[in-house]
Formats: sequence, structure tokens, C-alpha cells
Amino acid sequence: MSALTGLIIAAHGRHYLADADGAKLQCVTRGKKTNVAVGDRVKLTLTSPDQAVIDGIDERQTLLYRSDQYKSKLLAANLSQLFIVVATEPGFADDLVSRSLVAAEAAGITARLILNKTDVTASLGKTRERLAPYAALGYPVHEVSAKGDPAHAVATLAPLLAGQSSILIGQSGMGKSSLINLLVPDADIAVREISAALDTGKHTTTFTRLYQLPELGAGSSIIDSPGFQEFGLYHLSEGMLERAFVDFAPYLGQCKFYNCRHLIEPQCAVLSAVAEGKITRMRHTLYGQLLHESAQTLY
Ligand SMILES: Nc1nc2c(ncn2[C@@H]2O[C@H](COP(=O)(O)OP(=O)(O)OP(=O)(O)O)[C@@H](O)[C@H]2O)c(=O)[nH]1
Ligand SMILES: [Zn+2]
Repeated sequence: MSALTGLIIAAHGRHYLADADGAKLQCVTRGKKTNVAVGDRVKLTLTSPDQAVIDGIDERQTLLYRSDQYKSKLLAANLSQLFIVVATEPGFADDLVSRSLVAAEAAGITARLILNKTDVTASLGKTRERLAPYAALGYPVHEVSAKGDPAHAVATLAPLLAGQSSILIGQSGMGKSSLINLLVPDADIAVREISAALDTGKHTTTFTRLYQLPELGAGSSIIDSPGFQEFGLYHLSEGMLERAFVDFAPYLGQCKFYNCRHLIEPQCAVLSAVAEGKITRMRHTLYGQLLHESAQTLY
């Protein structure tokens, strides 16, 4: 048995795949631990030429979560950047976009939006209007067409990926896989390899995986995660929540009560900003909903 370090490049249930200096190792945790995430750097003990046990996780720079009432689910570790993929069609859910932005802020990760399928001109104007509030909050919106102009999509996104560890998230059908295939030409082969190693069954893409992008510079990587319809944030505490709303920042500390929850309190600076149109109702409503969720946590 020999000890070594690796990077977790895929996770499926309690099965992980690590890259240790180019060797792909199937890994399991000790006991029933499921606290490992794609992007984690880990200490490994080899148990066979292509298998290992995870003995420890290196300190994380960042950790992105989702959670429901009962448990939290690690999405990825050590990210510097989150891309939310939306499209002109099918329509996207504002709720998911907003929640993803809050999750990124809470984790200390830069967030950007990608508007894909700009070739669908019929709904382009309307979609741009829907994205304007996010741009106004300071989140960049990058317009691409993975199918209509793949070279432009790569030219737009590659510089943003250089030197960063990024994740693409989005609802099903937005074109996430199409973008990954442009940015990672061998993605299909890698998925087949990972799928075989993790024994996930032939056609599943329901696992999170990391692709290294050495041609974009050291440390560049991109994580593809399965499409999802919900983004629970039950794990965020009240204090974390108010700070994760970047539009609240100018008003925090200005309320009459130091422990103001910005819901119904008198002389609340956040509520005043909502009344004056400086914070949108949509954002404040989401904040109220997330505050409610954070009070329901059972773990
Ligand atoms: N018109 C147009 N269609 C696109 C574009 N990019 C992707 N599509 C189409 O949109 C559909 C969904 O694309 P995928 O790349 O599979 O989307 P996804 O987000 O990975 O979806 P899931 O695999 O369900 O998670 C496919 O039919 C693509 O061909 C684009 O730029 N323009
Ligand atoms: Zn307040």
C-alpha cells in the first residue's frame, strides 16, 4: 500500500473517481462518509492498481452546496467561478437563477450568466429583458450560440475559463452539454471512461464530472453537473442570507434594529429600498422565502 494525492474528477453516490498524476483511480470513502466533492484534493491509499481509499480531504478554498430540509448535498469544491446557463428557449426559471447566484455569493464564488441560443431571434429580445435585472446587480451576461456560432462561443468563453476552476449549471435543455462539448473536445470519451469506471450504466450523465483544461493554462478546469429543477438553500443561516444578496449590501447595518430580519420590522433600510424600487420585489420575495427555508432545517 502506498499513499498519494489525487483530484476528485467524478462522483456518483458514494463512488468517486480520482486523477492521481494522470492515473484514474476508483475511490471509496472509509465507513459511510459522503463528504467528498468533485474538485476536492484528497489523500489516497492505493488498494489495487486502479483502486484507492480516500483517507483525507485537503482544506477547501470554496464549497458549493445545495440542500433540502433533511440534508445538504455538496456540488463541488475549490471552485472560483460559477456559470449559470440559460437560453432563449425553453424558458428559464428566475427562481433557479436567483438561487444559484445566492449560493455562489454565500460560497465566495464569482458568478456569471451565459445566454445560449442567441440564434433563436424570436425570443432573444424578451430573454435579454428578463436578464437585465441580473446584469444590473453586477453579474455579467455572456451571449453565445453553441449551435449557430460555435467558434464565437469558444472565443467568448475560453478566456473566462483560463486559470479558473469553473462549474456550469443550468436547467435541462439550455445547452449545457453542447457548450461542454465545444470547450472540451474529448468530453464524450471522458464521460464514457468515467461512466465505465464508476459503473453508472451506459448512458447516464447524472453525475458531476471535472475536466481539466491544460491548454488554457495551469489550474484551468470546468465541471459539468446534471441539470436540475430545484436549488434548495436550507443550509444558509440568516446572517449568510442577507450578505448573499449583493443588492442589500448598501443597506445592511442601517436598520433601526441591529437584528432586523428585513421582513416586517419598522424603519428597516432594506424594506425602504424595496419601496423606493432600489431593490426589486422579486429579490426581496426570494430572500423571504429563503429565510423561511433556513428556519425549517432538520439537521
Ligand atoms: N437553436 C439552438 N439550439 C441549441 C443551441 N445549443 C444547444 N441547442 C439545442 O438544445 C437542446 C438541448 O441541448 P443540450 O446541450 O443537450 O442541453 P443540456 O442543457 O445539456 O440539457 P440536458 O442534457 O437535458 O441537461 C439540443 O436539442 C441542442 O441541439 C443553440 O445555440 N441554438
Ligand atoms: Zn432591516
